Amino acid sequence: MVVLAKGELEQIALPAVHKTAPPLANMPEVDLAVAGSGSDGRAAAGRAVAAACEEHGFFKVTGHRVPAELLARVENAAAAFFALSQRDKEAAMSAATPGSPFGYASKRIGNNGDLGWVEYLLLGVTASTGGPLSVPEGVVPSASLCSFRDLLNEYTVAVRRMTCQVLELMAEGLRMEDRDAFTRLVLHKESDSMLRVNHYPPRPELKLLQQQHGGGGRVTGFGEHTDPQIISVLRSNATSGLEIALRDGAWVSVPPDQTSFFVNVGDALQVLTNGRFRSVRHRVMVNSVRPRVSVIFFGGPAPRETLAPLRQLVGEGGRSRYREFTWREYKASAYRTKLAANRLGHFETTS
Ligand SMILES: C=C1C[C@]23C[C@@]1(O)CC[C@H]2[C@@]12CC[C@H](O)[C@@](C)(C(=O)O1)[C@H]2[C@@H]3C(=O)O
Ligand SMILES: O=C(O)CCC(=O)C(=O)O
Ligand SMILES: [Fe+2]
Repeated sequence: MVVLAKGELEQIALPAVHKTAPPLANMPEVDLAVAGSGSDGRAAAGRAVAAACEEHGFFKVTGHRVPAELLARVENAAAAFFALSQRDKEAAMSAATPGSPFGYASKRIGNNGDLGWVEYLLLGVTASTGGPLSVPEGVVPSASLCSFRDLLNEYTVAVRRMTCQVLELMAEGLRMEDRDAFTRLVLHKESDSMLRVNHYPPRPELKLLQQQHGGGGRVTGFGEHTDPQIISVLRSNATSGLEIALRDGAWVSVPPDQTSFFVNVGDALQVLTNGRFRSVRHRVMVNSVRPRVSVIFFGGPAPRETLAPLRQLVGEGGRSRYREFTWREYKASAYRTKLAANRLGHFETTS
């Protein structure tokens, strides 16, 4: 249960003027089974991925071969974890390094005063500790939580593999000479990747508020933001809530699909593509009836990686829209900002 102190709900509830967002029309979709079926299928999938990243910075992935049974096990284990008492959840992750964003938390998102109707686990992912996840072994107190950790490891391995297929298609769609340019960053042994498990408990009283205020009374689960990393790959249960902002600033909802993944372009990929791919602004609204559980893999570069628009994508005589910076520098700057900030603003070059 997410428990709120007096006054906190007002900060999370959006003003009543916010209308329910209409569903995204013509959801861009890429079928990895077709992409893997030969060079024509691959080229077409690459073009579709690039078009979706340019228009929305967002698309759905089907045909991914991550077993449905693994997805169901992760969803059930996450639900079981969040059903634990507040004390057990906090104890389960209490050994996370103090001051680091990792561990269990509820309502507070980041360190800059953002609140949401959400509780979550945020875990570091690294290839250098042998396993894909760097959650310290001693953190989890019971046998069942140890198996949750193992399960998240298994999930991360499968999703990272699929993420790399998607990143290769992006490079293909951009007609890059170096098709591994993006994958290399995420597969680097020091890649700063993360896994986040979010739980948005339902708010049954919203139904009543909606009736009284005629469409108002929406509660923010996770406020609007862009993801700082290269790519985010999300899977949720069958509960709605995710919304993305279109180019014209209009918000649309993403119909849930528990059999598929959704891909977000992150800030770092917007930089690498010199703004050709769009880091998508998104948010999550709370459902009045059903809990939403989502699991997101954030693929990030190594801290010392230098990021700048790729020469091939700037073109001869073209202008680089972003100055060069390291991921460490960008992340430190991003983590000092509020959730809704335009984090790339500081790194833009002036024309
Ligand atoms: C308010 C914040 C939370 C966040 C760090 C930040 O200062 C700004 C970026 C936020 C975000 C969004 C995407 C991911 O969920 C996240 C883990 C990330 O890398 O950047 C969160 C950060 C967080 O929850 O700590
Ligand atoms: O929980 C979701 O569906 C999306 C959350 C999100 O955008 C994030 O954790 O960065
Ligand atoms: Fe996000």
